[in-house]
Amino acid sequence: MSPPRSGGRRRHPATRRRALDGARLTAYDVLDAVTSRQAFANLLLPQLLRERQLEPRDAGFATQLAYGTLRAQGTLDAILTGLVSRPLAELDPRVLDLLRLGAYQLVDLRVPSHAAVDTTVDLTRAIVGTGASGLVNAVLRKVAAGGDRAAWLAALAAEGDERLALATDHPGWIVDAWRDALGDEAELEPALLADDVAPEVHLVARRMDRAALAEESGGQPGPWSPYAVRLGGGDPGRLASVRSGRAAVQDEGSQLAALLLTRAPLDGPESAWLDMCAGPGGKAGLLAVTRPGGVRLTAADRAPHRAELVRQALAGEDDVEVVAADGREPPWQPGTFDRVLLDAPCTGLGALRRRPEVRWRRTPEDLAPLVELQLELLASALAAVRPGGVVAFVTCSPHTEETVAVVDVAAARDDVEVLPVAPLFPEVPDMARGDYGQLWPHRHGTDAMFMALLRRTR
Ligand SMILES: C[S@@+](CC[C@H](N)C(=O)[O-])C[C@H]1O[C@@H](n2cnc3c(N)ncnc32)[C@H](O)[C@@H]1O
Repeated sequence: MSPPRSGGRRRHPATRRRALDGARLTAYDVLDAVTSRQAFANLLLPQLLRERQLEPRDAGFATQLAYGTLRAQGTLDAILTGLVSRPLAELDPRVLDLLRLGAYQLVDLRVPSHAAVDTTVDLTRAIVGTGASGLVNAVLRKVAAGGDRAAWLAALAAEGDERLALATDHPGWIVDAWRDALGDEAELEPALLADDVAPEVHLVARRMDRAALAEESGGQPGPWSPYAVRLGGGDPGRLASVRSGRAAVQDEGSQLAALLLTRAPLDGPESAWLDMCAGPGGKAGLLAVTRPGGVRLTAADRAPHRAELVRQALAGEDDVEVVAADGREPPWQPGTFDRVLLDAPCTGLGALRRRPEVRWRRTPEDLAPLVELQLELLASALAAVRPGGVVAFVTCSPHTEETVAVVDVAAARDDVEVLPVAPLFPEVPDMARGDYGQLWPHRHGTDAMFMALLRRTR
């Protein structure tokens, strides 16, 4: 019997993986974790990059590959469907992810076809086996022959909303939701395209001067929040002020949502604020440093581990209390608070730029249970506030059902009055959505945050 050959086919899988392109392997591992165990790319990828200590250039490429492939999944699958003889759902999920990874490089990044095809075939051989590599090779060669995204979109001959969905990497139901929320057809495509790119990193200067944070980070002051700094690039985790907690990463829209609560006009003195769904503590962190002296901040979250993150975000702040509690069955007495922030659990459709797989994971069926929860939490927030006090209702989604429709229900009560949001932000253009507020990536460079302000009249 001849001894095992030392060639690639007989090597142990771990040995084979070591010989592979680090950026592409890391991107594949993210895709596989998203597919096989519902991982979140924005949590997993930074962890893998740290563990594997990729060079900055490779780390950047791995990020582009993983996020880009996840965002483009709808278009890539539409292309692959015509090239594979079986339904894609019947393929080995690892093979499908490898095909998507290769196709993304060919169609969107225009990586030379020999590099994109050969590296993906190598990955396939190492991860799945030689049998699958033939299929991957054959299919990717056809993808390469079809040209770039524009050529493929023309070949797919999609029209109307189907074309818009493919061209902007959104499922059709999200295209519908954005059209409805924007109310302006001319803005729809630019809005969806702005939602299809990686966002800038925004910092919040919590316990330090914003100018000092801009200098330390090399960033620019944000245009809307007086606490915001926008970073051109680089890892915010390297900044001493972020590591010490004097500054943090927070989208500028999220900062405005917290500031909304602080800016609402209030009758009478105040001593107690509540952040009812506070985890992981982004907005609570800003509320803690912007509240007037003598105001106690209570921050709650139903999930104990999220409440723990709030505790960490508020470490070192005086006169704060963090509780793990369900806002619908609260430990506090009715009418306890002067101001309540309800940053409600939602579909997260306004933050798709930073969670690339969420657009394909969410479905319209997710809305009904969330809306029910939002209505209950809003009723509870209004019960928690004293007469004359205010409730800010916020979601990181523009979907009408979980924004305007929810607040409209509460606004119809005879003890509730709507306070217009936009006049409280005279520096922010085009944010009025009726009396409510709506931020957009294409208009404001922020997540698509929705905000409303309600006052208990009695
Ligand atoms: C949109 S996130 C809040 C983000 C947070 N305000 C921030 O700025 O970091 C919604 C939070 O609501 C919490 N949550 C969900 N249902 C809840 C409930 N019934 N009562 C209290 N918190 C709840 C979730 O655990 C989640 O942390």
